[in-house]
Amino acid sequence: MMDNLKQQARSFIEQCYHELGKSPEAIASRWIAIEEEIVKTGSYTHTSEELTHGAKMAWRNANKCIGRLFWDSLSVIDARDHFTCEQVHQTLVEHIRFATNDGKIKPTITIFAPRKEGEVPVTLYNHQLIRYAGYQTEKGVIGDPHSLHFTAYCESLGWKGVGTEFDLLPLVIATAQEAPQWFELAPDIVKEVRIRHAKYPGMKDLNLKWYAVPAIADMLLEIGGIEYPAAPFNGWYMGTEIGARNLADEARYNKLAAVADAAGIERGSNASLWKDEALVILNQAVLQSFQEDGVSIVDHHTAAHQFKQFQKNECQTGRPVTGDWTWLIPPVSPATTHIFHEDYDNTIVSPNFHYK
Ligand code: HEM
Ligand SMILES: N=C(Nc1cccc(CNC[C@@H]2CCCN2)c1)c1cccs1
Repeated sequence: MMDNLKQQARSFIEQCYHELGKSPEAIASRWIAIEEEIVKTGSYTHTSEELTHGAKMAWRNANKCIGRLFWDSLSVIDARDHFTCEQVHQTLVEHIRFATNDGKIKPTITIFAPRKEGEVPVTLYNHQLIRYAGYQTEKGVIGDPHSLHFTAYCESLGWKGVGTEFDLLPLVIATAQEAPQWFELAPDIVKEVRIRHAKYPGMKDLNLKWYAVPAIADMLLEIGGIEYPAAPFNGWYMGTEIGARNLADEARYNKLAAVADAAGIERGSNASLWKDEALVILNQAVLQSFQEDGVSIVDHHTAAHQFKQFQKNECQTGRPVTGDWTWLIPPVSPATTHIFHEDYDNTIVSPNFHYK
């Protein structure tokens, strides 16, 4: 166990310090200090610099992520000394405000204290910091079906939703000392975009909207053998995530028929490709609406070009690119991107993000 941690720590420090242009002496003296700390305490503590660069490396190694070109511009918030639910709540609110940046979204990660001797200092129960509730009613599901279980859990804690299609879920936080507590998100800190289409005025009557900032709260960040179970991170959306999945999937908001009707597209036979036409219209609407409201978003063609540039940069730097083809191809027109026509090595390298 100990030796495994030593090996992970050693390879992380070697690569991290090399990338940061540190001298062999600096690497050697840092390694001695780490080895000593591991022998004494069974673990070791990252410096702020190691934590920051380690988080950037984890993003760079995220095989399912098409957005990795900007890995080195990640903003890292060190929250390793925040241990109460109230402190964590305040830090998450500040993360959302900082990352939203009035629409010019800043990719940001907040890192809470690592797991120590099996104890978890901070636990976040949300899948994403911002997400809509889902309610089972006799007339079917209201809101996001993906949120049915978590919404019921929030209600078991005493939270009460209004019951609309787009109720903001509360933050649910627990610490080593405190049982799970829920905190309502003030509506004024959550930027949202109403979905409309310049060519199809009927679209706005569907009253569709989505939140600006996607922030994953339920993945574990691993750096040099140290595990950070609470490390919420955000970027900006690729339009297809909202237009081709969240609002389109039958098991999500299931809006393609409504979009087709609003756009005056006959829903006769499959062969009319009405569903495909509605899908493109909804994705255009998402991109137009975000852009008009000054909220960062990327279309899947531009995102693929950026990923191509990422591959070139990594090749220049002499680093192999790993990737998961099944996630990297976009759900709309995948074969129009270079990604579809390439193979990717899905090896998991460290640092990285993991499911819990
Ligand atoms: C800056 C804009 C970004 C864009 C446009 C982007 C785009 C995406 C997309 C489209 C996915 C697939 C999601 C899905 O299909 O559900 C994804 C996955 C992922 N991204 Fe990025 N990303 C961005 C930034 C980031 C950042 C800042 C991080 C972490 C620091 C990150 C880490 C990941 C990880 C770990 C996954 C896989 C998630 C999973 O396994 O469920 N991404 N990204
Ligand atoms: N644009 C984003 N999208 C994204 C990234 C990672 C994970 C997810 C959520 N993926 C899970 C959903 C639900 C099933 C399939 N997709 C979304 C970002 C979220 C956080 C940083 S970037």
